[in-house]
Amino acid sequence: MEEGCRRSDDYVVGSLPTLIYIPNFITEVEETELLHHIYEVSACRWKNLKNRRLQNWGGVVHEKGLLPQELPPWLTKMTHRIFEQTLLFPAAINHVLINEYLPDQGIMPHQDGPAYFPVASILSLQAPAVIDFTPHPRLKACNEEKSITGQAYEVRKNDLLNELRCSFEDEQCSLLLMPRSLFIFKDEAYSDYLHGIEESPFHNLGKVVNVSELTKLEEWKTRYFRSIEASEKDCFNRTATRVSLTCRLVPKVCKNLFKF
Ligand SMILES: O=C(O)CCC(=O)C(=O)O
Ligand SMILES: [Fe+2]
Repeated sequence: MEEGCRRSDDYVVGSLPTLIYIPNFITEVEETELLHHIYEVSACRWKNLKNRRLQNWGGVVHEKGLLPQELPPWLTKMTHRIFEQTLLFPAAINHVLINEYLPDQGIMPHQDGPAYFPVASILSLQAPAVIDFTPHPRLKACNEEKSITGQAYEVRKNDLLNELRCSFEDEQCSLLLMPRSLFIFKDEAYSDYLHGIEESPFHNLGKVVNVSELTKLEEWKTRYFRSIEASEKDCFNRTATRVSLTCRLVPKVCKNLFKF
């Protein structure tokens, strides 16, 4: 690996274009520093949602662009590193959402808004979680329509629907996001898929594509929870709070509030 530059191609996982997973993107010391800054801010920085709480940094994102606010140095240290090492953003990252999830919290399947450059980078802290990718219903409906036209409509409809249901399940995939990793998704994964984290203390590992992380999960559980009992196959019992930093670029920045 070149000094100071990670070739993103070397970290592609799975077959869906394009999921990039970089383990140990930051050190344990850096993780502790980040958590310190995140929990040091005043309580009003947190916005409470039904299923998680979050901090918004970098300004207000509107459909038409960003009403900017400078990112603090403890965040630019990380966003510059992502920008410089991945070479996937055309300009410096200018927006960061910090999400905090209790062990039974998550984020509904969604797509990121149109204001963002279509590359999302997510730094994970403190506890693992599984992120799921499912084809966008728009894409699914379009496939069904294409397949269920023609004379054999009634006869073949049920067969085709079953087939499609199977292929839909085939197209789903997940990633195990370990603390200190950087996860990036772009291309079809960004434009044609929904991503979400199940709002449950149990996360399914059955469709995880970055399989080498599964052994690290066992090590992590032993290290932090002295958990020695064999875990359920294909299932991760979440017991700790996860924090993530979603770092993105809003290409259109409004310089003047009144011209917005
Ligand atoms: O916490 C995560 O890993 C996902 C966050 C996310 O999807 C978002 O902020 O849009
Ligand atoms: Fe998202």
